[in-house]
Amino acid sequence: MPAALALGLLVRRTARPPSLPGGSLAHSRRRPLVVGLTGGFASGKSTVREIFRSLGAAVVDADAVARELSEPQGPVWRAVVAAFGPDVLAADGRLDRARLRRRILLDPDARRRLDAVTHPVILSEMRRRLARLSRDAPGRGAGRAVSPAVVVEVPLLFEAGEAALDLVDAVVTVWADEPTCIRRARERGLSDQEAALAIRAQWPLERKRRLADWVIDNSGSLLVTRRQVERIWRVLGSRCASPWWLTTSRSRRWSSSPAPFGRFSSGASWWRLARPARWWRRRRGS
Ligand SMILES: CC(C)(COP(=O)(O)OP(=O)(O)OC[C@H]1O[C@@H](n2cnc3c(N)ncnc32)[C@H](O)[C@@H]1O)[C@@H](O)C(=O)NCCC(=O)NCCS
Ligand SMILES: Nc1ncnc2c1ncn2[C@@H]1O[C@H](COP(=O)(O)OP(=O)(O)OP(=O)(O)O)[C@@H](O)[C@H]1O
Repeated sequence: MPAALALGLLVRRTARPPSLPGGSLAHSRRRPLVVGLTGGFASGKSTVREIFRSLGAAVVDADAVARELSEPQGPVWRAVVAAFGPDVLAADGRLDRARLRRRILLDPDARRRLDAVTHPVILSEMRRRLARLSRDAPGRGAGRAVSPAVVVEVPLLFEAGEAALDLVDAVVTVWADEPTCIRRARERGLSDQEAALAIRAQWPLERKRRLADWVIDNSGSLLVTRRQVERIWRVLGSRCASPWWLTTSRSRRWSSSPAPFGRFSSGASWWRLARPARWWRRRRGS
């Protein structure tokens, strides 16, 4: 082996990864990869999350965390009541979710206010849960591979900005064409108008698609979607087994061009999954 290569490998194996902005995640050099799962309204994020789960991924769901913290007297409940007053409460003291949803869909200022008070609380809880998962990763410290990845479903991953993007190493965007999203929302009991408003309340899905590391096209059958998820899961598994993965962190890997539509951006080059911090900032501003 040429001396320069040997030295390079030695440095990679011994270098302490720079700390991650997420702070508490940084303690484990062998932490699992954190994959952010996002997409548009009713594009199929939860469906894809459940496929990842069935393949063995640990999953964290920001909507579920938000709901837990929205229980009466919970931190999100308190923040929302402080920002909007008791009008947003139902007779039983719980948040009237349907009323709040209509309000934020019709009023962008109210939506910004809601996001401003809820996102920091939700993200800090997500950070805590990810740190716990990282600590509890099976096989850690025993010279074995850790579980390949934790999949975190964050519908507003890009909208929430750097604080949310800092939690993840790579992004999967779930895409479906707008008529399909509206039809699926209708099947869940939403009016077309409400679905269209919910879609407009988020970044255009096209933009989320452009900025993703991987795009899952969920406009077809569940089987076709499952195949795409399986391919990503296989790449994550092989990536995790690599010594490179054990010693590198996001800020040491190089960036690549955005994902082409409907297929892997990274193929066998799994180290292209993650981006330097500056790249994330450019992403945020684009
Ligand atoms: C507005 C609320 C009460 C509506 O509750 P509801 O039960 O009707 O919907 P649910 O929580 O299941 O959300 C469904 C979908 O709505 C969309 N959505 C939710 N909040 C927002 C928002 N602030 N802006 C745009 N879209 C949103 C997302 O696509 C989400 O997946 C609820 O979503 C909420 O408390 N939102 C604030 C917390 C938040 O931002 N959660 C997302 C975490 S990234
Ligand atoms: N490939 C598919 N074929 C048929 N139905 C699907 C497919 N993917 C998702 N669905 C259905 O479409 C609806 C929306 O999917 P899902 O709940 O996964 O979307 P979501 O992006 O998580 O939604 P939200 O934005 O509300 O959180 C669900 O009823 C789901 O069962």
